[in-house]
Amino acid sequence: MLSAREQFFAPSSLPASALGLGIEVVDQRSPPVYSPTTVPLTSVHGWRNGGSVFASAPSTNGSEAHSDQQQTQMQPLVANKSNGCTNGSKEKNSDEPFSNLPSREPVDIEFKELSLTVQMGFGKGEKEILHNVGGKFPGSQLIAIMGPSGAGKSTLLDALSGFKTTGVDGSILLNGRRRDLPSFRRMSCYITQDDRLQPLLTVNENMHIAADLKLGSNVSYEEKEGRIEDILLLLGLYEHDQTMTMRLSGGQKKRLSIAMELINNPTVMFLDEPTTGLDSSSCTKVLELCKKLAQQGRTIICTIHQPTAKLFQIFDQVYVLSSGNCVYQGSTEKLVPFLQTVDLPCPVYHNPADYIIELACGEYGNDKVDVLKSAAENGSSLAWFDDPSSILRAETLIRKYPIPRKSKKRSLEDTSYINQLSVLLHRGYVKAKRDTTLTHLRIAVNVFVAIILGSLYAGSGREGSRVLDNYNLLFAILIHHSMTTMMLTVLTFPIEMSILLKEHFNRWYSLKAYYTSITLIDLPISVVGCLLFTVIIYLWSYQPMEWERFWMFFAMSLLTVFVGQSFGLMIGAWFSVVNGTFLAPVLTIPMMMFAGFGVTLRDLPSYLKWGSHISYLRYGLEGFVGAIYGQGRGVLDCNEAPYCHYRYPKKFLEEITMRGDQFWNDFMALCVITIAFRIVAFVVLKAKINSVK
Ligand SMILES: Nc1ncnc2c1ncn2[C@@H]1O[C@H](COP(=O)(O)OP(=O)(O)OP(=O)(O)O)[C@@H](O)[C@H]1O
Repeated sequence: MLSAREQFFAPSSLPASALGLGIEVVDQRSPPVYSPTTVPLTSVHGWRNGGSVFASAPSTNGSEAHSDQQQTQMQPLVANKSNGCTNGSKEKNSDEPFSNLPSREPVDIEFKELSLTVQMGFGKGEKEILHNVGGKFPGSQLIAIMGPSGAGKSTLLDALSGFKTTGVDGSILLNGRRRDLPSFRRMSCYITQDDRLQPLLTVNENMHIAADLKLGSNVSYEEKEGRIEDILLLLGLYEHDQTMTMRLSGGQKKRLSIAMELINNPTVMFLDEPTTGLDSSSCTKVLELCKKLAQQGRTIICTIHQPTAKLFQIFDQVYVLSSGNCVYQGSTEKLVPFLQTVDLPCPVYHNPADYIIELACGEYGNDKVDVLKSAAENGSSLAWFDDPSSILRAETLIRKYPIPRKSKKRSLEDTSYINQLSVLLHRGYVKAKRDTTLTHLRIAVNVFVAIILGSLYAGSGREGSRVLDNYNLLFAILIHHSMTTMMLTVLTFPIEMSILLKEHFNRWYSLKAYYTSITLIDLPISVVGCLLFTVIIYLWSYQPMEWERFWMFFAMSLLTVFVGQSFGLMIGAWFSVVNGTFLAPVLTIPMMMFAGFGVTLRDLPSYLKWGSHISYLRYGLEGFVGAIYGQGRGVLDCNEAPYCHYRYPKKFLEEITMRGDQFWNDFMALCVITIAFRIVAFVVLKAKINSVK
């Protein structure tokens, strides 16, 4: 028996067997859903046609009884619909799949003489990856960019989506007009091959974050909830809305990636290898979903390696690349006749998709590739489209579609900086609560190290005969604070970076908002971790029981944490995990050498004195020493040994050539270094984002 949802979405002509996990098989005979009466994106009724809001709580047992219950719940709403709550067109669409996503004006993408050149590195010259290819991707179609590995599929997708702009030559037209990249980016989205999702958030939370970032506070909570519900139902994810993203299957993750981008209803969707890593049934579901979205007026362009005959059929059009040249462009059905015309007939029982890839690989000789390239006119020929006469030329398209209104907004993001920041802070808070490494482990490590050091150096703070021990303890604390946070950031930030690149490109938020959020969200964790550590170690090692010194000690610890973290951010943003893990400790070693610990600042060779001015560990150590032995500290106890060399703290300070009254200078120096590192890390991040282009 079909569930209420399945019944609701199933077109009347569709056999029950064609349904799977909430994604319906397309009825190829049904007319396209796209209607020119575009429903405004901001209209609650426009988005939710009333039909899909029947969804009840996620199914837990999937029993028939439950389905019956759903059906009963659905009835009043369906009745509501006919009571005149929705307009006629919505009623007309109510039993068509995806009708509750507002339709959009289709966008024809055309590119001419497109080439893309990359720099190979210093002194190695450049390499042309795409060689003057042309092509036309009409609106409302699902288009596959196919080709052997290394043919340039992803590169073409990057160039068309605007993900890559450096080294791109040629023209890209949208509905006949030259592409205006900011406007294009406002109407398109890019779904990467690897699912860059927040693993610690549930499906529902991820969707809400996407909705809050893309729709802002002008759209009511109810409307956002409605859109989310509808999209999740349509993509077969409703039953998993409380599942943590990291626990989703590959196909579900892919669908969630699509769902999150559908929130603001893009007209053009680029998907890089959406079927990679999925089993055949999930591949079919994902592509059928794409097909439906295309039928609503969206232009959906996917790269795909080598589709099976079944998957190949789903596409409306294919664009085949071979070493950066186009060897076929046209409908899937016309591929076989095309091969026949160029005297390369597809063998019987051979999947045409496999055969064209074999040809493109040069398996039958490179001369065949040239034959195909010239027959396809390197992508300029429209002869193999389904109905070439219906393909509108640029001039017609210009006349048909008015000049798009130019947005007055300078920023690409849909919502304000304040909204982005508050949503990102909320997301960061939820992640931090669940993150066992960055939060729980970090606090646990602080407590653990404090206990170890405390038991090693118990009582060393008040004893004159153990001043050197205490000095070692201060240095160990300094290294703990700077290294743990630095390495944690170096190891975890590159993962965040890949999510940042995708979300930032899809205009979820600005880099400024992201950066401010990661700076602020970490503050409470750093403060709590540091405070716990300081309380344990300060008391256990019997440092002077004066509030002023305690807070000075805590301030130094916290600043060292901030510097270490900012340094880690700089390295993490610049380098990969492997390089960063190697470089971060290596770069810390000179900082230690110049800290004045092993070699006192007096004994540093004059030509290396500059090092002590840039070493943040020097300011940290001097600050700790100032907090504990400076500020006119009196005579130390001498209970554990008959002779106390450093009974008078002044003597110790003289010997290590540190002055006890430098605390505020050190404090200021660490503040300046933290800010400087943060600014550099921001600039590096910005450069990194730009370098991807
Ligand atoms: N930045 C770059 N520097 C040098 N070569 C590059 C660069 N980017 C891409 N290439 C090369 O361009 C060619 C096309 O790469 P692209 O990633 O577009 O191929 P693809 O068809 O998507 O391959 P696959 O299916 O294996 O992902 C490859 O030979 C690749 O090595």
